[in-house]
Amino acid sequence: MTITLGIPSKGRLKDKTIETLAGAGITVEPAANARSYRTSVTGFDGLEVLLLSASEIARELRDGAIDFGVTGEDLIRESIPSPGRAVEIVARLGFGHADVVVAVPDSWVDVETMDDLGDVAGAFRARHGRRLRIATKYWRLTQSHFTRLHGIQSYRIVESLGATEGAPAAGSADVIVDITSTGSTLKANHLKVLNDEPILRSEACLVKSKSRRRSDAEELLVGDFSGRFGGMAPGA
Ligand SMILES: Nc1ncnc2c1ncn2[C@@H]1O[C@H](COP(=O)(O)OP(=O)(O)OP(=O)(O)O)[C@@H](O)[C@H]1O
Ligand SMILES: O=P(O)(O)OC[C@H]1O[C@H](OP(=O)(O)OP(=O)(O)O)[C@H](O)[C@@H]1O
Repeated sequence: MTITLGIPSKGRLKDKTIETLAGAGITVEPAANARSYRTSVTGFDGLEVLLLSASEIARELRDGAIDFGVTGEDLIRESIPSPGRAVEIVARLGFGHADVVVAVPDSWVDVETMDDLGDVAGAFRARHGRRLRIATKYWRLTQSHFTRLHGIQSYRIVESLGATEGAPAAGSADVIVDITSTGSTLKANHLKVLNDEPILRSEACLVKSKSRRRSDAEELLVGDFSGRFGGMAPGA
């Protein structure tokens, strides 16, 4: 009988995830070969570790294909329609910090808040003959922030899968929603973050799937595994 944990196979969360597991007494061995997505683990009997990309981990948790995963909260909230129903954040891990923010061109001197941006969005069509365009890969977070939280209805999301910060200068969007940590990419692209709270303050989290069907014995293992991370700050 085993339970499964998905960890990032690459990227900025990988090394710290392995360190965090080591801190909980769980050693992840390097994969047998670079293309393998399974690896062996010592320090927790019955735990199987799968190496996946950060965004795949969020989807696998949603679908109940793995019991636990380590990934960014931004990817959890973006990939899962009702996160509270499908998953539980067991612990916030204290690395991979980044904010999902709304940024506008520096030259928009009258726009400092979402209220200001709402005014711009409302007048945009009359002034420019089209709706305000927002470049992002965070569709769900953007819609929820603009429409549900701030009541802004008039905008269009332009999907961006890379170099989002370049979209306003390239003329493919007016403003952006993206992740930032040091702020240097925004600065280099002459964009400024609005003064309101960010859409999300994200960090790496240990997340449990609630969608996965488990036997009683597996539930016990799941409880033991969560308990190893009990000292860390839990999430919503
Ligand atoms: N400066 C940053 N830029 C982008 N993501 C960051 C940054 N700092 C932390 N993160 C977090 O890292 C996670 C994405 O990691 P990374 O970009 O390494 O993944 P990836 O391997 O490219 O994943 P995928 O292929 O699934 O997109 C996100 O949860 C994000 O919040
Ligand atoms: O605020 P900063 O410290 O400048 O970081 C933010 C930037 O870093 C990431 O891009 P990255 O170039 O790492 O590539 P990625 O989009 O493939 O992750 C992210 O998409 C932002 O563009």
